[in-house]
Amino acid sequence: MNADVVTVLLALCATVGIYVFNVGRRKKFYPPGPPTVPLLGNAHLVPNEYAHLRFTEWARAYGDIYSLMVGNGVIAILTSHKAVKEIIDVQGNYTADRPQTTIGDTVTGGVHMAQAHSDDPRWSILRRAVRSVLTKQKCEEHWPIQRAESVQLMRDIIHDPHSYHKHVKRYTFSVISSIVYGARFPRFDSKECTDFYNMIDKWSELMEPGRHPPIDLLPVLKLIPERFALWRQESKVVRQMQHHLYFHMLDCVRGRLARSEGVGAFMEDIIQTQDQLGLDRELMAYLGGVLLEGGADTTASYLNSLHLAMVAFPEVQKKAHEELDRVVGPDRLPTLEDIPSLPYVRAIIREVHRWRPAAPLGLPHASTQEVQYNGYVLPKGSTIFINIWGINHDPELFERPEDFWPDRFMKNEHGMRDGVDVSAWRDKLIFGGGKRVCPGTNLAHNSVNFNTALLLWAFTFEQSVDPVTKRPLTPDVWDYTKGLFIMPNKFPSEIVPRSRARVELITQSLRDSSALYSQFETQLDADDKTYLESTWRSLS
Ligand code: HEM
Repeated sequence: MNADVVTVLLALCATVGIYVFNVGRRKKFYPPGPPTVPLLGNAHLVPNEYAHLRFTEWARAYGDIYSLMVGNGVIAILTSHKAVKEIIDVQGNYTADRPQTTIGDTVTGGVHMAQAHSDDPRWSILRRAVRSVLTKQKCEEHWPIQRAESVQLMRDIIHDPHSYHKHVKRYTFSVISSIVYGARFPRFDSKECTDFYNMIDKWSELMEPGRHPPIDLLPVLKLIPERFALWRQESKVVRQMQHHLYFHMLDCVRGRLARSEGVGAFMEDIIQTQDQLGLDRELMAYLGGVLLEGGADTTASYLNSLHLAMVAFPEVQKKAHEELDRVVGPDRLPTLEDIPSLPYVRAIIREVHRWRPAAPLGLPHASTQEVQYNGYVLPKGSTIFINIWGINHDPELFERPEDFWPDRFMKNEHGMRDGVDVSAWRDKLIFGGGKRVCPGTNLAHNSVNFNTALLLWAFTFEQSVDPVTKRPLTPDVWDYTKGLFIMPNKFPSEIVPRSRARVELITQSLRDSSALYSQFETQLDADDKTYLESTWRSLS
């Protein structure tokens, strides 16, 4: 029986189940919406009439939550900013849990912070540690690393524009790895970088909703022997990949400390205070791993969506170029301090986040107590998704919601239709909410702000031309990867430096950063060293 048929059957059972449940308990539960196939996954980006917006329509019929009952659990999809504020923020003490994930736990052994239960003391310890390295003040200390890596990103794009996707992934991985482990990686093909992205691809595939039978909702499915249970086999592979990489990264830091070659990286502090913090080797390894996972693909998703938007909507780029030429000019690189004087660039940033949020349904929360909203009740143990996509594309909030149209943010602060009640609105919706809100927002903002200004200052993004028909190749703005975190699939484009002088300025900035780079290059392998030698030779 295929997954879609299973889903329909489950949803039908759910409809009956919740009815009996409600009548039995004499409580006013959210009535279930119509079943959706596939349940949550795989349908993020089918235009308009599909998943997230359907959730929005159905939810509106019942007052802004779309809910359904599957097996013995309720899944609620919050589809208004008011519901998010009330349920995730105001009642955050009861909605900060994560749903049980047998597959996740099989991979990580329960030590992954983003999946940990809210009453697990290890979650609080890990979250405190993660927050300590990502405060606003700490991010100011990380800024030189971010800036230097952005300069390499520009240089990589000049050198090989058709590998933009890879350059961006290298950049995000290298930034977070430098901060956490004190180790940077100059090539996408650097072993740790490719190991990481190979693992992430497999990990995302494994966790994709709908890919495997719903074992958490129907625990009887766990009895299926391993040779027939693909999820068990795949979990083992991902576990090995994670262990290999995360323990290796940790051990390299230990080695450096033993040789008294510390560079002030986060993991050095953690290793030195391990006993005080109560962290064993595995928890430390996963603490680093969760930061790599949180920091790498999300920011890469933003930078790839920006690329797509600039190629698909050239009139937007033209306005940004005009603004950057007026405020920054051709004789210097933009800085973070320029951002307040660049309202149109800021509007582009907000529009990319609105148009293509990196995590369209956030990460699932779970309730540890009955939660009330709008006169209805969500039972204890409900799984709760924030429908970031649906809210960001709600036609009642946003005019022309499917269009990439930064000017909406020039018209008013939130980019919304006139007259919309914004009292419960939070601009940080794309970062989730409540006690689980993304701890990486400061680092992400610096990256996103600086790179947007720098990319648009340095380059023109253009459509490629079909070599046979000579027609421009318009990218498909719906062609995205599937899963909880999304990314545009590779598409043809040309990225052209805006002037020779700008290339010179980037090259000079790269040379100026050489001392900073070398601080973080003590663990490179022979291939990376050879690559760096030839790069510096070509620049001298
Ligand atoms: C544009 C960039 C980013 C976006 C859109 C983003 C989005 C999110 C979202 C939606 C969540 C789930 C929040 C919730 O459960 O309500 C999350 C959690 C998380 N993010 Fe981010 N994130 C970004 C960057 C980062 C960075 C740079 C880091 C760290 C270096 C990071 C680390 C984490 C961690 C550790 C969690 C799990 C928190 C927990 O479960 O307690 N994120 N992020």
